[in-house]
Amino acid sequence: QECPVPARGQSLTSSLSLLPGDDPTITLAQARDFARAGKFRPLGAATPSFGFVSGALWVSFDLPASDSECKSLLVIEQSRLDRVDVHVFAGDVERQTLSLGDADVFAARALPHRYLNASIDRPAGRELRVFLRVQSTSSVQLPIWLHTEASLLRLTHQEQAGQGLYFGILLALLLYNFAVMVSIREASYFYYVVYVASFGMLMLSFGGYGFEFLWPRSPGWQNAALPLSIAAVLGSSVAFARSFLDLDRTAPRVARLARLSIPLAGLMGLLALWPGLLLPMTMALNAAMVVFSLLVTVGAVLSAMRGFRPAYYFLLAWGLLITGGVALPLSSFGLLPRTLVTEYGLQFGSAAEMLLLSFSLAYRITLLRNERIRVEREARENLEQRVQERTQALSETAERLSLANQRLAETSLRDGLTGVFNRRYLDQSLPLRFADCVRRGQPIALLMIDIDHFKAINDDHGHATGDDCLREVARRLAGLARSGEEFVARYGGEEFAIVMPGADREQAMALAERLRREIGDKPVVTEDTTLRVTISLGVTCEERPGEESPLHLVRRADRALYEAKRLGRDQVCVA
Ligand SMILES: Nc1nc2c(ncn2[C@@H]2O[C@H](COP(=O)(O)OP(=O)(O)OP(=O)(O)O)[C@@H](O)[C@H]2O)c(=O)[nH]1
Repeated sequence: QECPVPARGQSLTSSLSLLPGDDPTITLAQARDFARAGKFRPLGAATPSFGFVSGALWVSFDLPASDSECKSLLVIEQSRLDRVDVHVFAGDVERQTLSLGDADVFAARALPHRYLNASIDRPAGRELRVFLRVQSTSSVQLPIWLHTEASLLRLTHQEQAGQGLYFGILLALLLYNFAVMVSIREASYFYYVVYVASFGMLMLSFGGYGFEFLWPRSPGWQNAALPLSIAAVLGSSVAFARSFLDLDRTAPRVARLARLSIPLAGLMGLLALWPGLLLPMTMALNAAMVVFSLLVTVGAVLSAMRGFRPAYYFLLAWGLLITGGVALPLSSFGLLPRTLVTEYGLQFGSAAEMLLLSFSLAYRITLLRNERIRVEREARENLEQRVQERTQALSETAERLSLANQRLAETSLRDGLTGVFNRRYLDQSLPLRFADCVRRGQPIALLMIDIDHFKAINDDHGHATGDDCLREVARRLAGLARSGEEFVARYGGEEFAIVMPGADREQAMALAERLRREIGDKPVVTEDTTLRVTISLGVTCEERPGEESPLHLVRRADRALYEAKRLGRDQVCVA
């Protein structure tokens, strides 16, 4: 028969007393002596929380006498204590010795429940004294209650449904994102999937559901699962943050730390499996959780400050998780009201976080894809523009080049001193013009011009003045001989030639005479002096070209020029 309790059970918290210190060598007999000597101290009303305990705690409480013989279910509303030895005394007689804790297989519990529990026989009319010796590698809390089977199940059946929902959400997110991961093979998805899986494992192991439903026969795994899953959560969350937030680009220093912390987390997880290192490594992993959270937060803030949009969502999700994570501690310190949301803050926070991260992953992929499309388009446009620019530049260069060539060709055909055509041009052009005239049946005339007594000018006034004189004469010749296809060339020294395609003898004579006067009538003004210069001209014309060669033409004109010189210069002779 079960001893009656209130509908939601009866808390023993206020009647607990504790032997100060955690000396693991204290025996039951010694503990009882300490109790008789009044060394146990009452714990007060709040749920006793001891953090990590390296030795063993001794706790004691009294059970009042019951009216009739009955059984009470002693429940520690905790699932993660390694070993709790329970000694029940009636006076000096030890009536019952029990052992609870997840160092034993799950089936050893009186009631198959994730909370540690054992059944205590209570004789009628006798007060009982209970001593508990508590040892654990995880942090110790002792919310001790008396329950009946019904009250315990009533207390937790709603919670079970809530937890079922929670793990259902995690499983759905896990499977969905696993499928996406397989199809798009993006690193972020992989880390996310590992993160969700290890977070789920952490919650299963921490809440005792894993031990209750998944590995009831493996107390060893129940012990190892917690540090291992914490290590996996740490490693995968940092790896996820690094990949999702593109930390290598947005916050390179944080990325460097992140790269270091992943193997570090793994190492701590593995070391926890080493006999005797479970407790220190679990403590180290708990501390690492704070440090890693800070690291990820700093990375996310830096990434957001760099304008990386997915970082905002990440920060929001991360904030939800952290808020959820601190809600329970804050509410146990009375800083937040104790409600369903604060009680299960970590569950609410982490489910919201993972849901939001799952959306963010999709959003991020879209964002990155759009970015890639934009970059590709810009690159294409850029390329097209560059090709256009290059083509334009190329055609400009080609134009410049051909202009330069033209100028070069022209320069090579011009006389450097006077600027009129040179002898080479004359030698090339005269046969062509001659042939043109032959073809058209037109006459062609040639004038040979020589400055009179030029040597004397050089001798009297110097070569510079001679050059000035040559330039001036050439300028005047070119000024008059410019109709049609006429051109002036310097034949050599102080001698010039004028080719007149299409001109007959009269026209040639007329031009020759005009030129003679143009030079002889106007003095040539140089920098140093003013000179009177005259020229002699030999004119020849082929009325029906074809019968003679252009060379002949030159010779005849030369002869005429010679004749003009002979007859006294400053005159025109025709041949
Ligand atoms: N300053 C200068 N003198 C030149 C140039 N080319 C040739 N001469 C000079 O021109 C002179 C030609 O003299 P000559 O051939 O004796 O003929 P000239 O003195 O003009 O006498 P005639 O032709 O018989 O009237 C020479 O003294 C050459 O040195 C030139 O480019 N510049």
